Amino acid sequence: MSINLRTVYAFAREMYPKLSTEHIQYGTAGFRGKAEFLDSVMFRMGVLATLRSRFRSGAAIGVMITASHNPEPDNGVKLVDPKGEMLEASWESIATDLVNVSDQELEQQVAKIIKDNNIDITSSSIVYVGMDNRYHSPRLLKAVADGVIALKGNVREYGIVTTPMLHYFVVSANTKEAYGKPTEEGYYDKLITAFKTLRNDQLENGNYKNNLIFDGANGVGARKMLQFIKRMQNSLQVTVINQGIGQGKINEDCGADYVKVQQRPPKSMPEVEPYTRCCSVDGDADRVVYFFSNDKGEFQLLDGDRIATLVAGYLMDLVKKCQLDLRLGLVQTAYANGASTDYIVNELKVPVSCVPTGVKHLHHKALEYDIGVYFEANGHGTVVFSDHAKSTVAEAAKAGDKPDAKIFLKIIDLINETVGDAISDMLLVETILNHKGWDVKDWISTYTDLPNQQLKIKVQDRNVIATTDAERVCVKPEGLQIEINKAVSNYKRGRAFVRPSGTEDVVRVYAEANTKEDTVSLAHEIGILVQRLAGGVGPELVHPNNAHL
Ligand SMILES: CC(=O)N[C@H]1[C@@H](OP(=O)(O)O)O[C@H](CO)[C@@H](O)[C@@H]1O
Ligand SMILES: [Mg+2]
Repeated sequence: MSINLRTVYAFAREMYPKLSTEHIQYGTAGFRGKAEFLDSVMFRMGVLATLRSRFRSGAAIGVMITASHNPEPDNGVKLVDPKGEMLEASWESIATDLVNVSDQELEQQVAKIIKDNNIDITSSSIVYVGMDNRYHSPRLLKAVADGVIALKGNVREYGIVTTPMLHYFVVSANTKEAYGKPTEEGYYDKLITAFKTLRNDQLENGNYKNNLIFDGANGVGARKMLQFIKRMQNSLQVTVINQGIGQGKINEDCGADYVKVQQRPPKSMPEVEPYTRCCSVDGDADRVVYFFSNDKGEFQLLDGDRIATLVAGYLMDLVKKCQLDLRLGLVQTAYANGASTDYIVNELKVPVSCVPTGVKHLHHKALEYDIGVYFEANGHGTVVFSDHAKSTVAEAAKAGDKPDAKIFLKIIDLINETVGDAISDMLLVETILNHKGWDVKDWISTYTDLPNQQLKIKVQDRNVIATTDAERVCVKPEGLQIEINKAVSNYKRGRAFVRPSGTEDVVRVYAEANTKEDTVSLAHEIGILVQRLAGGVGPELVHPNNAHL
């Protein structure tokens, strides 16, 4: 096979010219932006994924086209490495350089990547591509595929799938199907078989009722949930709202991000009994949060921290019941509610660590344990099991004298270890609640969340903010952290931090304190500090209590 790098330039010039000179960066979860400017980025990511596949001796590399929880006009792209992990950090800068060079420099830049990484450009490669259901995704998918074709690589298009499905396909293919079949049916089969076995025909138990409202965020998660429902029969009664049919826009007033950040139910909620279990997933279905209304009609959130504690507590019990010698740990970010961390340390007595935002950081840390549970507060997370943990559980199940080991084995099967998977996580939560005989009241009574609030502050250049200590301390601009400390010290159980978003052009403010009023005031104070000391643009923040003035 002979490959002429001129072809890459020719494709780029003719079909995917670079329309913007604005510098863009491979962020928390790949490249994100307005869809109309992304064709050239997508084409180049097709090129890069092919190079990466050749670099990794022909292993399948995934390319997912989605802007996750962002609004409908946005799109984005993230690359999936052979083991299902996010693209290796050292290649993120290669990706950033590749999308920022001009069309004229492209050929030379590709040649540089090949040379620097000693890639055999004639070796075999395969790129798996999936997309969410944004209307511009098919156009962008073609651009990725053309990037692969320009280097004479192989491409397999999966069409509309969730992000975790694509991760699953990549891992299944690269493990010669030990993980499952790399097809949509293979994915349903793996999860549904495990779920039904764990249900064991006991659909209701104690306070647990077998019905759930599922907010699909008008995204791909809704479509796939409908497929699950068809195949699961009655093992779980699910009503899907915000299905993405008709007027509803992806993530608009619905979905996991809206429900978590706004702390209110999504639109299109039907009238339901108090304490009915509801969950929301985001636009590409890699995160999930639960919620319900109590008998006073108040909204109650069960976020990623809740899911993490539920799952870690349950797995810890299984480890103990099966008398296994396995190390279990939990990984969180600074956004984790302080009350959840206290509960993990004091009640569950599970080791907990805090890492920077972004699943790649959590996943990486979780791999240090035999059983690593990781969740972002927004509901993005999963559990990873070491090979040692898997073989230990499998042996115990085979021995036959510990019935819980059989359950444990199926639980491992139900979990999509490759990345946070909203549907797999939801099925896991349902299984645990069912086994415990719990309803949402039982679940939420484990600990009381501290009131918390997030703000987004527009600044001229969000990169003037630099942080350390898993983003909990701000080291730039100078003086900001001192002011934050001063503000926080005035609030009982106060905690706050600021960091630049890796997916939006904003600085995020997080605050928590003992009461709702204090939390709102603290968040407001910190927001003002960011505006004043980090180059805020637009009018000064108004305290919500004065909003009517
Ligand atoms: C506070 C928050 O929810 N941040 C989200 C958001 O990242 P930012 O870097 O904060 O924009 O998007 C990421 C990708 O989906 C997700 O991993 C992360 O948790
Ligand atoms: Mg997402």
